[in-house]
Amino acid sequence: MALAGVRVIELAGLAPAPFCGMILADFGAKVIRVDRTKVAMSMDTQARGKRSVAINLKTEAGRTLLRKLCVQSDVVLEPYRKGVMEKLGLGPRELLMENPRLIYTRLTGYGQSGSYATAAGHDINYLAMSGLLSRLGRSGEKPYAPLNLVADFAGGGLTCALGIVLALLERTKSGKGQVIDASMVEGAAYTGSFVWKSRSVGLWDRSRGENLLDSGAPFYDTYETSDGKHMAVGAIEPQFYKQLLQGLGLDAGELPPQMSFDDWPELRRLFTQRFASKTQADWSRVFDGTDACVTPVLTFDQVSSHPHNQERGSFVKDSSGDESPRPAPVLSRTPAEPGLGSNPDTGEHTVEVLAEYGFKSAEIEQMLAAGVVECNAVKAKL
Ligand SMILES: CCCCCCCCCCCC[C@H](C)C(=O)SCCNC(=O)CCNC(=O)[C@H](O)C(C)(C)COP(=O)(O)OP(=O)(O)OC[C@H]1O[C@@H](n2cnc3c(N)ncnc32)[C@H](O)[C@@H]1OP(=O)(O)O
Repeated sequence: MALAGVRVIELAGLAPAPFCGMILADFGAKVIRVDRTKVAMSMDTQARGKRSVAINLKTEAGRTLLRKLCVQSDVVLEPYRKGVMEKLGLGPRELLMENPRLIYTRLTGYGQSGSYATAAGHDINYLAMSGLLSRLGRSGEKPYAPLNLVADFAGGGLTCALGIVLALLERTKSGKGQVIDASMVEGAAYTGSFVWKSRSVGLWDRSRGENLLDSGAPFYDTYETSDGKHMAVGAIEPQFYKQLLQGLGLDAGELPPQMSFDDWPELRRLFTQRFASKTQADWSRVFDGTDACVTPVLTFDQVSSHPHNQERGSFVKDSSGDESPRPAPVLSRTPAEPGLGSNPDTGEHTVEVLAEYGFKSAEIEQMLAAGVVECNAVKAKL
């Protein structure tokens, strides 16, 4: 796999950093999640392919242990509020001094500088601060955050993984590590560069929810079908729009022009009426094999059995039978091989990992006895 041989220490976080760690693990890195001790269970649902070590970083011995792990690692990924790692004596200055090849990755909402740097926040706040949230939502309604996909995951975990891969690539030339300051506000804004930069061509001149791609245009929206399901319509280009009208059984000659903004409400009314006359399966049959850019809005239950997704194997099942998306993109020679075992319990691999990093049994026993580390012995023995 592409990242085989890369060792990553991921300090346990909420959602964006775990996703970043999972991407690295999917593509072959050895990712060790550092959990807290005395935690009943992990909330990390993005733990595929990772191992867990539980360390109490509030002890001197725990901090020394983490430093030793980082000396032998390529990447450390920390998701805490600015200043937390420095307070522990585990900031970039200390860790890069001990391992100058280390890629010290900091994934936060507001970045490591600026007056909000130490403030608490979540995806919706970061999205709001990126400017993008002001553009999301239907006409006449308040801004609407599309789950926590944009800041936490696209602008956060995914962008952060890109930063790590870039730094690893650069290290092959310089031999040096560096610090990555990944701000979810900036990552989200950067993801939204198209919106920013296409203002100059008038794509967003109208109010929220009244433009081409923000549910303003009737040919770029979703429609309810007679069985209460939905179809997605993305017929932007005239030649594709023509096929949409054909599929809906509408005569282009009797309709206003596609780009007549004033007529969009009337066109939407017509499309709504038509889509409501057949089931989702009926409409899929009508539009499959055409270039009308009309697809069913699949639910999680439908998605893996759709022929296209099935043919590509786009979804995988883990050992418990739970389905999830397979890693993307697909690399031809060194594709990702997602771990299909169960997610690690907190501290499940403490002993195994510490032994692998060169700690002697007696040292490990001592740390276990002193509560510096914990091992979830029940699962570890299975
Ligand atoms: C009803 C409740 C149900 C809960 C269900 C939960 C479901 C989760 C669903 C996912 C939701 C995802 C949401 C939408 C998101 O947007 S997640 C993104 C959140 N933001 C970020 O990650 C940005 C960066 N992080 C932060 O800003 C902050 O960490 C935070 C998220 C605001 C949380 O703040 P806070 O809890 O005060 O933690 P921090 O200031 O970071 O300090 C962490 C403290 O923990 C300690 N710590 C860490 N590891 C260890 C360890 N192994 N052993 C011992 N201690 C440890 C640190 O030392 C630090 O301690 P201290 O400095 O506070 O004393």
